[in-house]
Amino acid sequence: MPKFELVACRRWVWRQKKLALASSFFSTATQHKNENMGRPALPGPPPIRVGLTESAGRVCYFCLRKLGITTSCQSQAASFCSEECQKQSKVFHDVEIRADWSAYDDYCRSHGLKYPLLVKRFACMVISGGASPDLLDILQPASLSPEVISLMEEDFDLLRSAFTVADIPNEQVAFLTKQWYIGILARIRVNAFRVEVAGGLYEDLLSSAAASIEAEAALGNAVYMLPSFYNHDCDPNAHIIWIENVDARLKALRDVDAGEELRICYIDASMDRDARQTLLSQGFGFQCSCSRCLSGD
Ligand SMILES: C[S@@+](CC[C@H](N)C(=O)[O-])C[C@H]1O[C@@H](n2cnc3c(N)ncnc32)[C@H](O)[C@@H]1O
Repeated sequence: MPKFELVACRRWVWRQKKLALASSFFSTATQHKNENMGRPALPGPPPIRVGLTESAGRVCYFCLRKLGITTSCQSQAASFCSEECQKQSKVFHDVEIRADWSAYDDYCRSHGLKYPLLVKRFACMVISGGASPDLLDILQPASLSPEVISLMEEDFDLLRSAFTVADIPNEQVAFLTKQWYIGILARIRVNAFRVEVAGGLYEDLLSSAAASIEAEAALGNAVYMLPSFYNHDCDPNAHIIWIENVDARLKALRDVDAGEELRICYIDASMDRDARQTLLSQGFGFQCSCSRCLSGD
């Protein structure tokens, strides 16, 4: 039997007015045992070992661009594709490296949480003076049930105590109240995009979009201020794609009339109406009223 090894890592990226986080990758290594049960070995193909190469899966800590073996700059366990990215990451990274994130990151990983890591990055930006605590207030928040809110208490406490233990002065973390934390998570939850950096031709990307959603192929998540205003439609006229990093492009899926609203699809549109409604309600906190849903399709 082949043996599979799973290796995963997450990295977080913040960018001016947009925040992106998380890359994950896995590799498989195959080990073939002699399964010929004492019979003479048959000539076969040469053995192939599939494993992690030095560059595989490594992405820039700032822009999520895939890293080559030689092109990266290294800084405090983070790799960057360029000096420019390293410089731009200072807005969160200089604060981030002052604290020990093991408890917070472990908690998020073990509970399958990705958005609190965006809040961490945002909090570091605010502490460093690179963002205002109310930067995301313009975005629409998801409505959260009391049960969901109570689940946020533990990660909030861990975030707060990481800054306290790191001796970040009280006045610099005064913004970091439970209410602020919950408000940011409520906004990130409904406005974050999955960054799916795909190889291949620009024209091929749309056809692979649904497949990558199904395969959970997201490289990370990001909040983009203006694109956060795109409403959802189960029969969208536009789609957001990423070619090689967190810089996104909007692609029209059909002719768009002057004055027609650009709408994207937040989920896999191939699901039936009930499944779409459930996902949008539970994941994003709204009942979809697009014309496809209203028609019962
Ligand atoms: C990412 S925001 C989109 C921009 C938002 N309409 C605004 O004004 O900021 C997502 C929110 O817009 C609303 N929304 C988007 N698409 C919708 C749809 N198809 N049906 C109902 N509400 C929708 C929901 O309130 C949802 O939580």
